[in-house]
Amino acid sequence: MGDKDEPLSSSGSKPECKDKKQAIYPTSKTGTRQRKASLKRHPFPWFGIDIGGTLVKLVYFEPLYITPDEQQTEKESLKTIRKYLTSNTAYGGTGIRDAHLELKNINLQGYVGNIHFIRFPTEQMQVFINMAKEKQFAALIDTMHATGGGAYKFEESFLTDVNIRLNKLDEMDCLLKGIHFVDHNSDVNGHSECFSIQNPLSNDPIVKVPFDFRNPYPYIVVNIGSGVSVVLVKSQEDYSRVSGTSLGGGTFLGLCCLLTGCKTFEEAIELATHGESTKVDKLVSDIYGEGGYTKFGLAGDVVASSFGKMNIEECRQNASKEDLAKATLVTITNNIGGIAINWAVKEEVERIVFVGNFLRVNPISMRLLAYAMEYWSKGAMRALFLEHEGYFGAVGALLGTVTC
Ligand SMILES: Nc1ncnc2c1ncn2[C@@H]1O[C@H](COP(=O)(O)OP(=O)(O)OP(=O)(O)O)[C@@H](O)[C@H]1O
Ligand SMILES: CC(C)(CO)[C@@H](O)C(=O)NCCC(=O)O
Repeated sequence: MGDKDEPLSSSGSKPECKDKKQAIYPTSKTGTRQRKASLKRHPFPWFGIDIGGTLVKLVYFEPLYITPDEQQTEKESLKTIRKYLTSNTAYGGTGIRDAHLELKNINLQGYVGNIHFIRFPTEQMQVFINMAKEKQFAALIDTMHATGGGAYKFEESFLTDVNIRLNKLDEMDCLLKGIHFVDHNSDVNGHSECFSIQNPLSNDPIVKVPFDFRNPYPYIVVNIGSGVSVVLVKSQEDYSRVSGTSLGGGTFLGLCCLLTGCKTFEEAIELATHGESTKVDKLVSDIYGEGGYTKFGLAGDVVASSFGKMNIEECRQNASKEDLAKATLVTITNNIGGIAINWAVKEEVERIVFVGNFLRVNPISMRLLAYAMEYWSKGAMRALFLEHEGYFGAVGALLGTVTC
């Protein structure tokens, strides 16, 4: 810390902005980006924060080039924050920067920069507030744009402890704005944000098929966080939260902790990876015999009753932690898939986008959802996924910051 920061543009040259449509400011011969003198920007640092029921998501825009004037007036504390956030991938005991998700050379309000993606558990929120107070964030910004339930819950603490006002933004608004912004801008980084999964039940590593999401309407977005929200999106302005379920990512993790003694999401997923849910669930074939219930299209390998074998002592003895974790994952995922498909059928929508941190490091659920959408719609519907899984709300809040 306290290091001598180099000018933001190391070579003095302008980082290339590949998004020609958004390149607003011309570049002079000296490489200085010229902005309209009249333009007032929100003071750096630019953050967006999504304070969810389980995880806080923080996105940070790191400007790659600022004018010499801006460099001169830039406060030391701002440089320190930038350096701290961009040169580490772990913060304190629990903060993580998902470096693989970083978006480079993004044009935001005429500034070219990198967007960084950071998360930490919501139970650490008070630690974050204490740090913001200690580092005197309020000397840099007086307002922070925040979304998620925690924007309401922690509003008072932010104001009294940190002296920063939280500008509260609706979580569904932010989610949708974030999705479209990231989808549009990820092309700049040379990959497709949106993808479907080929042969979901294959044992080979997941094959992602890029999906062009530029004209996606209407679509359904299923946000699998602690709980689950189902949002029908008819156009950029016209959307509604049509359904939800409390059986979500928080339920999976909570039940896994109870049933297996695991302590983290990563551990729960690792256990599930090595388990067999059929030792825990009662299948249609356990009830009907191998043929299944053909009259209504229920094949023998369909789950008839999740955890339905666990009333039998012998089955309980035979079920390992891994089997219990897998059954929990399958139960929660299939229930969400069922709700999603019912809404897609009801609203005659073909595209169902699954997001939220439940899908982090969780190919099992992605495959199950992809297969379920295909199977139950007889190929008419498609499950879509987005690389930035749980960060869209925070990106939406960042956009609120820069456009206010
Ligand atoms: N490192 C992690 N720690 C805890 N949960 C994780 C982690 N990684 C993934 N998850 C999963 O992601 C879920 C939280 O997802 P997400 O961050 O999208 O929701 P949230 O914003 O906290 O919740 P909500 O939107 O319901 O308020 C957890 O319930 C868990 O299933
Ligand atoms: C309460 C929210 C919206 C908070 O993000 C989320 O956790 C959720 O959608 N829960 C499900 C609530 C329900 O519809 O039963």
